[in-house]
Amino acid sequence: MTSPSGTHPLPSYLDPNHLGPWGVYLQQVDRVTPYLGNLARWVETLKRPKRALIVDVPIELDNGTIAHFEGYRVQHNVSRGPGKGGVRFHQDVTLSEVMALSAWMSIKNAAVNVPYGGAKGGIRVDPKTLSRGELERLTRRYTSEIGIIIGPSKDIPAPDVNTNAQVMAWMMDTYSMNVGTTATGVVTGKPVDLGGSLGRVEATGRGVFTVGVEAARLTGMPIEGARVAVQGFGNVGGTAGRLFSEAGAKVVAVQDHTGTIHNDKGLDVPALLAHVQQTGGVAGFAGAEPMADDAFWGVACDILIPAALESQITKDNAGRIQARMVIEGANGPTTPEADDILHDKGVLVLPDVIANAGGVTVSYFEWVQDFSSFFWTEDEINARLVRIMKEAFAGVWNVAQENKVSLRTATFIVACKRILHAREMRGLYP
Ligand SMILES: NC(=O)C1=CN([C@@H]2O[C@H](COP(=O)(O)OP(=O)(O)OC[C@H]3O[C@@H](n4cnc5c(N)ncnc54)[C@H](O)[C@@H]3O)[C@@H](O)[C@H]2O)C=CC1
Ligand SMILES: O=C(O)CCC(=O)C(=O)O
Repeated sequence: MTSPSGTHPLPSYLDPNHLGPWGVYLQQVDRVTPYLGNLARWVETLKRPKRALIVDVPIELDNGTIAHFEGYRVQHNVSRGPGKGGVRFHQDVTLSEVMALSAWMSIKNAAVNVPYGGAKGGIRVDPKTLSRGELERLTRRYTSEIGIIIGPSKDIPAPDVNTNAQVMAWMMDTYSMNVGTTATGVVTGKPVDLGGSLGRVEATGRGVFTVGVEAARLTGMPIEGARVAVQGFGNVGGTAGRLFSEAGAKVVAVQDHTGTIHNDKGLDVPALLAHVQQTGGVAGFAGAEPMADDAFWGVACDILIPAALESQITKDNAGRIQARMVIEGANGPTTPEADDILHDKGVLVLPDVIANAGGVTVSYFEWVQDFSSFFWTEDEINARLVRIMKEAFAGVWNVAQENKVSLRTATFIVACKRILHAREMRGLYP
């Protein structure tokens, strides 16, 4: 594989045939390029990260030994504003994964038109093996290490898998101590008492629910009585499942890292959320039957919500999916091959880059509130979130209809044009 000029071999991680999330992202960009008109001459900008930092994160464990973890912060694109995107603590985090997640943030932020570029971070660690003290030391050391590239107007982290408001509070405090002033705007998703925003915890799930209801309305699917299956029952999946069940849908199957459960009559979602809170996962929930993990993909349902990790819907299970609609709460849950299989089966896929944009939208509200030190009510926040999600989704829906393309390609058309137009207007020379 060579560079576009044909002279320099591309590093393997920039090769579109590279397996994994970054390769998936590059294939998605290739699919949109024919729709970019003159802006296509800038498309290579999207195919490489602006900046990627790898950091060593050493901490002292409670038993006195020193452990080293690898951490990352990648800024994919900053043409439209500072980098923005979450931080993931997971044992499978790699540079290539964080690159893809940062690129999807660029697309998502442009799709809902918040004034940010795209960034993402992570540490390769299983945080469930750490004590609270070890987790705090890890977070603080990581924040100090990436402190050279983050900041309220440079790059603003937020929660992602296995990180939460407490982790954001430690990040804000560490950054603030290092710069000598309290800088609440350096991260979002903070506790409400520390400059966090009402509604941020639920925002991603609420966005998933909002676009799901819009798509159901446009396709004539009643939510009342709809059968819903959810993979991942954390921040995103748990909230989306609860909102669908409150709207009269039946959540019939849930899978997380502890197992898969099923109840044909519909799960008691508040009781399940309480069980997850107490035990750390869905396994062992009294109001359901356990089922084999792989059987989850063939469950009879109308709506499937992947809300865990990347590359879950693949060519191996896409053919078995019975849902009429897939709403991507997770980032990158569907591979391009699976996308094509779902399309051929007539399954409507609401892609991550619009469906899960509710979180970063309320992160944007949090950042604005922190700068102005004036805080909005939860009703105001939810109303603005729903308005932005509905407007962005309607725009993407129209582009899909006009160009006869999938909603994913339509979202990429809208977003890539915004990013590359900004790039073109800014010019290249320092
Ligand atoms: N937190 C946020 O605001 C946003 C999160 N997302 C995406 O949503 C997805 C979930 O994130 P959160 O809910 O925040 O994380 P979380 O840490 O709150 O929950 C993750 C869930 O995934 C499950 N899970 C992990 N490994 C699994 C496996 N191998 N099989 C089945 N389930 C598994 C966990 O058990 C847990 O229920 C991720 O892809 C994340 O990038 C997207 C936009 C915003
Ligand atoms: O709230 C944010 O800034 C980013 C959330 C995130 O990581 C995501 O949307 O994937």
